[in-house]
Amino acid sequence: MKTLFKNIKGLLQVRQESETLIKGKAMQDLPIINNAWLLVEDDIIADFGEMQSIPQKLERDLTIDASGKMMLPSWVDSHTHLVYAGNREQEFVDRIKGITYEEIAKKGGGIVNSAKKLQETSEEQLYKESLVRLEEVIRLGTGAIEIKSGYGLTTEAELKMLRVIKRLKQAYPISIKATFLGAHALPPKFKNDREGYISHIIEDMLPKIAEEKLADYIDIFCEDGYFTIKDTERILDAGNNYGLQGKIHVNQFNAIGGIKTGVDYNCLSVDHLEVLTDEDLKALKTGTTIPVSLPSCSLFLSIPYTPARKIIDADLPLALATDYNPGSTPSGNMNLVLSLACIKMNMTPEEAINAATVNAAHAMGLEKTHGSITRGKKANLILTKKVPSYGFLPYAFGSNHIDKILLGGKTIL
Ligand SMILES: N=CN[C@@H](CCC(=O)O)C(=O)O
Ligand SMILES: [Zn+2]
Repeated sequence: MKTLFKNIKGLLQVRQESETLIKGKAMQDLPIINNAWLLVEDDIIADFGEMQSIPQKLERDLTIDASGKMMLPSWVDSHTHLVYAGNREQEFVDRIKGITYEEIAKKGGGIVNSAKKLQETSEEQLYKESLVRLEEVIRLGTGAIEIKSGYGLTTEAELKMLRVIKRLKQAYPISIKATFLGAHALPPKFKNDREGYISHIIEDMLPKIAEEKLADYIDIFCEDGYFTIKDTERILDAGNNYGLQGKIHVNQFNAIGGIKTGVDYNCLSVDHLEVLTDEDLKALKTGTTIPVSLPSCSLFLSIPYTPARKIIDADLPLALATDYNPGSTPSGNMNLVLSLACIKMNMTPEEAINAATVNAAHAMGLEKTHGSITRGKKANLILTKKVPSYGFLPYAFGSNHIDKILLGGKTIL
């Protein structure tokens, strides 16, 4: 099946080859072809160019006129917890009334609250609740997504979450990577035995997860009151033994050295970074670990935003993701993330789009197939409604600018 899109007002993020990470000043550059055509063949971007040089005889089954519309690669969301049970609306109201996220967690709410709900939910029910959210983010333009476990906190419940992620992978055309986050919080049973819980993760959970090949990456919440640097090292070492690279939660509330650990262990990404010291920045400069910012978490929890300018101005790359989860970010909307990055983190539209496409694809190991308009890459595409410019996408926040979604070359919307 060949589909031709013609008269595209702007074809964004056009790269000749799979790009390396985009860093520093280069993030200002968003390659675009104005008045373009693009040919999708089966599930692949086959060819594209300027309308004035469109081949005379271009074989196709379908032609779509995209006059006035922009086309760009689908968003890549490299950090989510989309599989969860129920919600935490009550904690939302508690926070409105003045109780902090940390206080709620200390009282047995937070992650442990979600874990209790999930343990009591059947795999079938969990699958049904999760697919609603997955379908929603697909409609919002996400074409690749990482999903973590971490609301199970028992072997059985962690396996249940990862099996649900596997079922979603099989059932939907969106590209999915799974991350094992057993070390998300201490379950009540191990309240006074953090090391015992880490051993449980390493000795009981990990071998089973590896045997069923349920995870692509490993994660830990490295934070005061959750897991220490030493725990992080143990988890990352154990993950490495099973070939699982780290993508870790660090510096959400405190800088305890997790970024340096992540870089030293060659993690693929270090995520959150709402708090960032000069030492953290220096550590990032010594390796290839990708910093990932989650601005809708900052919005929802009223905590600082990742200092994006500091990171980009230090000639580093930055990726953006949603962190979709029931406690700190009940939203999987990458369009909102884009707007927040511009409005709250002083990123330009070009930087934000690079961070949500090419760099985000790197942050989930999909840079060869996703994140840019490149011949041979997967035809996961967004066609916008008629808009005056690409800057209008983050500028006119809260509106839905999407006309069509393509996943694997097929029109989904
Ligand atoms: N910080 C750790 N984990 C999630 C939130 C977990 C929750 O509150 O349920 C996050 O990335 O924000
Ligand atoms: Zn998270």
